[in-house]
Amino acid sequence: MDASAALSSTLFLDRVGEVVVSLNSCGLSWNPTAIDSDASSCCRMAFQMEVETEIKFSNVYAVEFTGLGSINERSSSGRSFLLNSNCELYRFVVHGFQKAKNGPSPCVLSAYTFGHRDLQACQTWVDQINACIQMQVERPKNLLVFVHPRCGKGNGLRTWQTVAPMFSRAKVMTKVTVTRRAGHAFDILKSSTDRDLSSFDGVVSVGGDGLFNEVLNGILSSRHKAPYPPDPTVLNTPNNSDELRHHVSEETIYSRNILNNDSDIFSETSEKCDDCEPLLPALQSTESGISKLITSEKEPHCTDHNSALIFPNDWFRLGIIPAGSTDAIVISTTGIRDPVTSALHIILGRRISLDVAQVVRWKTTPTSLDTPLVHYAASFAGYGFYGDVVKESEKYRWMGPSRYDFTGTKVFLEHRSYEAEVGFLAAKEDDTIKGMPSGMADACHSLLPRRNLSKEVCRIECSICNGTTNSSHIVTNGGTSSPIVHGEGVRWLRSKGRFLSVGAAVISCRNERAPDGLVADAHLSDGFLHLILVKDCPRPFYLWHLTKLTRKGADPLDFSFVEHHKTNLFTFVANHDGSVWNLDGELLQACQVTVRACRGLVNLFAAGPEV
Ligand SMILES: Nc1ncnc2c1ncn2[C@@H]1O[C@H](COP(=O)(O)OP(=O)(O)OP(=O)(O)O)[C@@H](O)[C@H]1O
Repeated sequence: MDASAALSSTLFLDRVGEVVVSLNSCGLSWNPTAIDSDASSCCRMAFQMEVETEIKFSNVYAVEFTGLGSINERSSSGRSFLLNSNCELYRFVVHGFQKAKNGPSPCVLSAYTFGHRDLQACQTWVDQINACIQMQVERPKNLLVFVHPRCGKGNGLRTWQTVAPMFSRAKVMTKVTVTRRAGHAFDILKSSTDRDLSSFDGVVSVGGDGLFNEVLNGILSSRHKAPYPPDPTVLNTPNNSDELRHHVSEETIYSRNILNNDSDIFSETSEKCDDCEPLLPALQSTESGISKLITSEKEPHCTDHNSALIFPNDWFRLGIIPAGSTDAIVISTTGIRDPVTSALHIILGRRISLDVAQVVRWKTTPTSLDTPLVHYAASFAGYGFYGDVVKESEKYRWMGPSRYDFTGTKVFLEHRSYEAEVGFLAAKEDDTIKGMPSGMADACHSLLPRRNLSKEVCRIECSICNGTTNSSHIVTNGGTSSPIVHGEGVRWLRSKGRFLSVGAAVISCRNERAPDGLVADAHLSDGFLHLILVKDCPRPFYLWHLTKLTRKGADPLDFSFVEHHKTNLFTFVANHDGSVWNLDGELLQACQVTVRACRGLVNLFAAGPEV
């Protein structure tokens, strides 16, 4: 039978009574037979106001046959629901959800139990509804699930037990691993063969941002086939064309394409001004690489479950069911921190693409001889204050999530700043570029708020992330997607000095403490990082900046001691190992890194932020 063919018959609806149920391509609707035949339109309206009378298939996540049992009827006289339980019928349950139309709100589960005397009739309804919901092909069938039992307040397992029945009802198979230690999920994913992983439609983490970061790294570490971006010495050293030639990779070619759009390539923002022009001729010598790059753009992503699993990948998605201390990734990608809502996004097969920051560590300490190490971050990469808070908080894990308040205060009072040099590609017209190094000689008045920018916030079906507004990208070989600014021109800028923190937000990083996040107008998939440089400043001003983070509508970046740059590539060099990097809450000791945005590198089971 055609799945979308209309079907109509008389059934019993639990707590209502006999109803005429109709099915069409959009969903199910029903009306009581009593009201249909003899009630006034007034009576019908009253009924419709009291009782739901339809559900769309997009709001149905499962249908289940539940066998013989009783169905309760509604009192024929009163408006209240009297449960006159009585007859035994064959029953099926349509599981759906309801959601407030506006604003971020959790999904509330609903269930409609229908009954019929005839088993076959009941089975036909179940098959028909199932066929309709299966037509939504993006729904996953098989998922790998990692549960962090000790995340947040130790609720990881309970959170999974709350939502697990939803997956069974929806006939989504789950292979569940309860992690036994940090790194457990990473090890499993990294050592899994592509063939093993390809038998799943995605990986779900039940935990906080830290577990998700582990999953992300476990999946990407051997499957994101991209050459390293250039190291800081290459990008920051002028007149160094030989070195540049040596280091040129497909990824730097994309930089060349950016640079070719503008003759005014590099400008200097620090106290010292160098002429960096030799980068251009060096990169021009790589024509063969470019053609390879452009060819690979047309190659399809992996959709065959038996072939190599490479990223970006249209079909394989990651999911998060929030149970952690902060859950910034879930809040920034769905607008709400609710395990049931996130489980529904996964079951219904929602999809958004997500930028990922690739962090290459060149040096752990100034004197170490390292081989480059690659890490990935989905939400944030930060040094200084952000690294120190996480490092310190490890000692107070027993305090639970409140350890961040305690260590945040402690680190704030210590007021440590770090000498460093940051270099970055910046869009020429980027009006967020501000606060160029003014040094500590700044008069106090220049520390005051000074910008008034209109912000285009990322939402569901965001035109910027979908590429219909303002931004575009090219795909490099190996299926690597990289951001690029077309036609706008880009400069290589540098900022050198003492920083309280250096941070790069991939997404807004909204959380319950910071309702607008660190960067309210960051987008999930525009190919940019928001580089936030907080220069050394008097403690009260830093406190003012931190306080603004906690207030909705306040702009925490609106200070002259805060530089905010939209970029897709930056480098960081410190000649000390005073602080550490914080990548999605995970620690990385590094004094030399290159960080770049990989546009849409992974897909997430989510619909985008409701704000
Ligand atoms: N079973 C486990 N025991 C201890 N640590 C684990 C376990 N499973 C995962 N981890 C690690 O715990 C860290 C924190 O995980 P997660 O972010 O999910 O929870 P959280 O409560 O939000 O913690 P945090 O706020 O510190 O990030 C991560 O580094 C993760 O790798």
